[in-house]
Amino acid sequence: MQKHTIMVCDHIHESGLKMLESQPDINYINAADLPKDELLKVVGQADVVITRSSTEINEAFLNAATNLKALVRAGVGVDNVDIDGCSKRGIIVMNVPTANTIAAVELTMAHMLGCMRSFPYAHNHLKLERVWKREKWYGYELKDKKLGIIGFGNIGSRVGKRAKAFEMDVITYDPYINPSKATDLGIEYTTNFDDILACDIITIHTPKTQETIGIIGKKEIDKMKEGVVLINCARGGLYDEEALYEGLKNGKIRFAGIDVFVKEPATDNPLLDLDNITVTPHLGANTHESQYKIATQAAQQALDAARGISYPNALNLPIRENEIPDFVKPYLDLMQKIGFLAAQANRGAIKSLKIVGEGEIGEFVESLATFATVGALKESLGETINYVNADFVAKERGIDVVKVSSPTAGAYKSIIRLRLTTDKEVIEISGTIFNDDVQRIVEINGFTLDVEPKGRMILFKNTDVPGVIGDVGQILAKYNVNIADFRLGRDKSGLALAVILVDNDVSEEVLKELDALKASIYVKYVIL
Ligand SMILES: NC(=O)c1ccc[n+]([C@@H]2O[C@H](COP(=O)([O-])OP(=O)(O)OC[C@H]3O[C@@H](n4cnc5c(N)ncnc54)[C@H](O)[C@@H]3O)[C@@H](O)[C@H]2O)c1
Ligand SMILES: O=C(O)CC[C@@H](O)C(=O)O
Repeated sequence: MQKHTIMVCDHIHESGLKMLESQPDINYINAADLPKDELLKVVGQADVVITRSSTEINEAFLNAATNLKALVRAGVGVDNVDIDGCSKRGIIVMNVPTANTIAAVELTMAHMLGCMRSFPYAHNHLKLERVWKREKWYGYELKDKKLGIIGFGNIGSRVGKRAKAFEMDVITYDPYINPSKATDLGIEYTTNFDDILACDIITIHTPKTQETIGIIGKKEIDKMKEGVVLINCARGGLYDEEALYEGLKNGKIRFAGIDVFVKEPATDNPLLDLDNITVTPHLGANTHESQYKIATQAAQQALDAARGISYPNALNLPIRENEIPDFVKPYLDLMQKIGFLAAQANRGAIKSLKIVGEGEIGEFVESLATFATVGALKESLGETINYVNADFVAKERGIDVVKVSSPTAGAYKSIIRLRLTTDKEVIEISGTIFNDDVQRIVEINGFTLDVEPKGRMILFKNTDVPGVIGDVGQILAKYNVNIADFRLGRDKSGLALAVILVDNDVSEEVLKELDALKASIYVKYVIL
């Protein structure tokens, strides 16, 4: 009998381990107690691994895991997994997305209540110091307080429901959902982040993405109410830890409840020195019920994958380079960039994607659509969106994906086009490949251009009057923003679209100043 090896790299509930032990066709190795450098010496034996957040699936791990075919992340967040690295090596990555939802929701409520009543401090005062001083421990009630929820997915929406049961006034910010998901629950929906910053208590439940890292920093804390309470049971770094520390230290933030840290284990984190914070060592998923569910589901997914039966909750599709004609690959890559660019330039709940392949690329419009969807949803879903689940997730979100192909492409050999429609606006971007692999955006919203889709880009639509380019240059120079490239598209009606590639980060201040120019119609900033 052919035996498959499943290695468990982190501690999971014993129910999952028992499922693996009892299989005649499975070699089961429990490596959860091995130091991580020792793990690298044995992981080469594994066909499938089960991990949690404490194992970094990075280049070193993947180089050592020479036989690996599939990886099961026993939990939701995959920010510790190099999914592209796995895809390139043909390793299928799966997660177990909803088994710990309730555990994380309830820990969030525990932190919220703990913060409002200084629960651990009152507890320690009595238990450790044997002091009975009731007048020291006046807390606050949740009732009638305004709760701001950033991210209204599986966890955020359930926190909202529970907060309503506590008679709180609840508002959510999640530009990627249909507002009725909140309003149907009697929860206010906003697209103005400042409405969240005005709340009494703020909690975050987004994935860790380029957009959400540091979504709460010093500037946001400055705008908050005196005595605000902040909760983070999602991912370390969504609240900038230095700004959080400062805010807690100077009392602007009355209390914080924190389960997750930028660097874990977080035993040296300065936040632990403060006495207006409740902290837990990443326990969001740690209930018996959830760990039982996660371990058994992860074990079943690992068994199915090892036997090649199925890959439930797969997040990627290994890119089998040899099955894709060479000329198609740069178009797929370009289409993903166009999707990412379009979603950043036109933020909001995506209603539809129209993907067009013209010329010889036309017959690959199905693949183009998958890559466009991945790019467009990467903005809201981070690393959890990939080639396997893109079509499914788009359907689940009610996004209408339309594919059109045509054998001719005008002046080009092939051209690809994306029209992305959100609840707010429509953006259309076209691109092509020159000389086999040179990617170019050739049109944005009807403006003909020639732009390399790369790095930091400012899109500046303006009335085409003398002096605009000079004004833009002056503002960027004032803020030491170096221009790497400046492309201008003009139309017959007297409008122009400038695409400015810049070498360094552009602050909101710069964007506001550009937008304040008389000629400005809009300013958008995207990073590819
Ligand atoms: N502490 C723990 O042990 C623990 C346990 C489970 C999950 N988590 C973490 O909790 C978070 C939420 O998990 P989930 O299962 O609810 O995920 P989910 O995918 O169901 O929901 C995430 C929501 O965030 C929204 N979002 C994305 N970018 C946003 C942005 N910039 N602004 C506002 N909203 C945005 C998405 O549209 C989505 O609705 C993840 O980071 C996950 O890793 C932590
Ligand atoms: O227990 C873990 O591995 C982390 C759980 C949680 O953060 C998740 O993302 O599922």
